[in-house]
Amino acid sequence: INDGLYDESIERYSSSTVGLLKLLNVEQQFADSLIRFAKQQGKKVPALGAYLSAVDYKLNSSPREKVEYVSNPLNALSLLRRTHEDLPKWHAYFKKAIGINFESLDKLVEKVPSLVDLMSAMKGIKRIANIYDLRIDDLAEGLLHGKQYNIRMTYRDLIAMGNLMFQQRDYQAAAKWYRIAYKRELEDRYELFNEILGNPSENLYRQYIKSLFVYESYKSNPLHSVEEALIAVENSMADISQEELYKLMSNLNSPENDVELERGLYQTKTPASKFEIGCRGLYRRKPKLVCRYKFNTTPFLRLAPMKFEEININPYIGMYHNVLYDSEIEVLKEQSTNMANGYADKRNDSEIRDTVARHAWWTDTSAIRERINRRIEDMTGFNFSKTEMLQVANYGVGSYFQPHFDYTSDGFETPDVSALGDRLASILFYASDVPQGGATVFPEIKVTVFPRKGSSLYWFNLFDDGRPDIRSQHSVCPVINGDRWTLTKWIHLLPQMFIMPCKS
Ligand SMILES: O=C(O)CCC(=O)C(=O)O
Ligand SMILES: [Fe+2]
Repeated sequence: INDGLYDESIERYSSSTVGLLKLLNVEQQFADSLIRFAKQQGKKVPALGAYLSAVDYKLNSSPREKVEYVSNPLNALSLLRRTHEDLPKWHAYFKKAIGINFESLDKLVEKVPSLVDLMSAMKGIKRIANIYDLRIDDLAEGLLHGKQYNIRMTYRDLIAMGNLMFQQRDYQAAAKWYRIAYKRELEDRYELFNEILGNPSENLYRQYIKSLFVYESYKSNPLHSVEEALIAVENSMADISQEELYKLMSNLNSPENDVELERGLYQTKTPASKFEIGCRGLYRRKPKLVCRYKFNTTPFLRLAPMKFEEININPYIGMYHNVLYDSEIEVLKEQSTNMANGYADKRNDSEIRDTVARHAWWTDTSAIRERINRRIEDMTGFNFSKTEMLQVANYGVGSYFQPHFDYTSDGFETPDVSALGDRLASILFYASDVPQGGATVFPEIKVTVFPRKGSSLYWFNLFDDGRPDIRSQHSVCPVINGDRWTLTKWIHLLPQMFIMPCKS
């Protein structure tokens, strides 16, 4: 498919924290340029203070603080929306107000995220809400899966979420976002912002009422299609006056009506899937699993035994602890700057494919990479040829990986697989802790593993005789809050021929 939407060369900031940090940098450079200009000229740049307060501009924030900032999906969404929607408007405003050509600002505006990128982030938020069963009014207040963050979604962010849900024909979700936005507006009014950025309230009332009516009419008469309901509502609202609209709104917002509305909007629940239950960490614990030191796979382990934890017995899944060091992780990140966007495998042409994460093959030979390869041999006792590579991945806003198999009958082929046979086993190193979400889940066998920096998960995709084992199906839960890094090595079948003879 090559229609631009999937173009690898188009920046998708939302698909990784690496990308989000680039975007934060664009915004900060924009602010820095304005501040520098004001200093040079020794004059006041009008509305500069307002701009800085709108962008969470933090002078001299450390690299760690920046990662923490973009690791939170609400911040990331806000950053994407601000730079996509607002930054070009601020740019136009400052250009006019300052009255000169300002080349460095022009360059930065070219780097703002695409609509597709912003939509990916919004879908990521929706995914987080659905998979973890979060309430939208909690999200809006920065309460994520039981953890309260010092973040509040802004009026414009809330409206943008409502608009996307409306566009996606999820009128229930749209009404929830609009309802919160409407309440938020009652608290704050930014006259200056409205002047520069446009006033989104005008549309909000109409959209909120439409979403509510479509949802209600569809709920009370499920035989109607949503399209029919929308057409009916649009017709009945076509020539409603501004005054009537305000009256409707204040009516809806009366305390007793609002309570009723809230109940109606939040009452329906779809049962959780196996995958969702796993992501929420609700599978039952497996009995009789042990931890031990492993010192017999290779002679080296006799000198330096490794901490090993059983995760599942049949099929066998194990986890090694403290097998990737912080210094190695630093090198790994440094050498993975050219990461490509990965897409969820929905091949419906008309739909925008979700980005899942960014990944790169770690091809540069370096002492560290070889050391990790040797460690994998020590851990597993398997044989590697030189051509096999390591894959690095970094996740973004609500990034996830749908349930899939690592063996090739799942519909892909890599050069390694043609040369070396199918992927017998997978070894996954967690190169970061993930404070919330981002578990690896095996839905068929009800196993959830939460990432732990420096640990490595190890499982088989095939039976001893090379047949695929469907119990190896696995997925990555959406990251709620965090900067998820992994390193994966696939162990191919053919080189193991003499190490793992078939049981007859
Ligand atoms: O990162 C994970 O938890 C699993 C990644 C994965 O399944 C894959 O890359 O094939
Ligand atoms: Fe996988």
